[in-house]
Amino acid sequence: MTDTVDDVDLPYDEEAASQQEKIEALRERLDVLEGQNDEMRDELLDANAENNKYQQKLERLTHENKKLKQSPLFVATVQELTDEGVVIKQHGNNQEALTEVTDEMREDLEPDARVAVNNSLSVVQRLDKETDVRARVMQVDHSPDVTYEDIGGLEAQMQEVRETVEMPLDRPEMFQEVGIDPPSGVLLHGPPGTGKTMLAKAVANQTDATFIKMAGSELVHKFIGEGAKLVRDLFEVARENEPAVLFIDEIDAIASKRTDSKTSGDAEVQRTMMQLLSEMDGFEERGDVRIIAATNRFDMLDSAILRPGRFDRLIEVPKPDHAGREIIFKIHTRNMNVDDDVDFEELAEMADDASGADIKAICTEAGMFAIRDERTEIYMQDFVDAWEKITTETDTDTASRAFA
Ligand SMILES: Nc1ncnc2c1ncn2[C@@H]1O[C@H](COP(=O)(O)OP(=O)(O)OP(=O)(O)O)[C@@H](O)[C@H]1O
Repeated sequence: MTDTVDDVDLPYDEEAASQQEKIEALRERLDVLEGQNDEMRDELLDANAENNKYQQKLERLTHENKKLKQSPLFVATVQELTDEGVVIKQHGNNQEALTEVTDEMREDLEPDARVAVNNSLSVVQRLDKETDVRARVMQVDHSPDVTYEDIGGLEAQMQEVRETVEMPLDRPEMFQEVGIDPPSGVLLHGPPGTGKTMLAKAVANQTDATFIKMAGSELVHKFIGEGAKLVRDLFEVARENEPAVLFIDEIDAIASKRTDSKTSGDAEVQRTMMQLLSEMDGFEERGDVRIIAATNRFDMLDSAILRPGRFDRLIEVPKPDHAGREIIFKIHTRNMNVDDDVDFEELAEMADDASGADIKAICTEAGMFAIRDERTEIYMQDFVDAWEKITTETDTDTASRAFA
């Protein structure tokens, strides 16, 4: 009979024991790793689920966004929050409607809140309060501090603005006696920073009128009726503050030539412009309100705005010529401690093609150079350095010309 392996009394094998220990250790390690693997798999599953949720949300939002871009939005006021949904009242037609909103949206709403609703009367977004919008877009200045002496190089333009805006406010009887209507609106056009706003402010100052400014771009809203309502408000505020100079900057934003596109946004811009025209046509009720508009894009304007009785006085406000630049340098250095070596004629020559706003910036920057140098007096070289700094910073035509 042969011995079985079990029966054999084998000598203690150290190598085999250590192998066994290694296997145990590896098994334990494997267990740990498997545990970690399970945990990580769970985490991965969770992350995937989360990712899916976000993906779905993204798709929903993208879809909603697309829908929003397509459908026009109307403004409504929340009347009541009920268990069935939210009762809203549409502006314009005053119709009430019950609409459902998401829980998130509901939390954001309360009675009297202004909301934008789409065609199917779903609440799309909560809007700022009307008064907040007005405060943001309308600048009312009861005593602007710009005077005619602060404006350089625009004598002819100043003269024309005075005749057309100041005279009807100061001496309305002259127009009555002569039997003509004063010009309705004045349109200032020219490059940026040439003094258009200053002219409007100076005329308001001179006539003790309230200066009311609004930018055309602020009137362009994506909500139906918002722009037109703001135009009505604008004229109302002006009438409440008579005499007033109403300054509409960037008028091209609402009075550009009609384009062929038929998007709801364009239609809304058109409505805003129609409202502006109708306010201007209602001349009788406008009383002591003079209207000045400004644009850098005269070529873009719709001819409807330039018809007689509207903005029929067109005043070009160009960049200053050599003499104008010299005067503007003198104006902006009036309160500066400039050295005798500063040659204004030479500065005007140097700052070829600069606007009034550029010149103001050069003067401030020259002052900064002196301060950096711990000086209280400003030298000619400071102006030269300032001009160089400004032209290199603003990578414009001006810059390329200066270094040509
Ligand atoms: N003719 C000027 N005389 C003196 N300062 C000027 C003149 N033009 C511009 N400035 C300076 O530039 C600043 C900006 O000018 P203003 O706002 O009147 O320009 P604008 O023509 O209305 O510009 P925009 O078209 O960009 O609104 C003024 O506050 C003033 O410091």
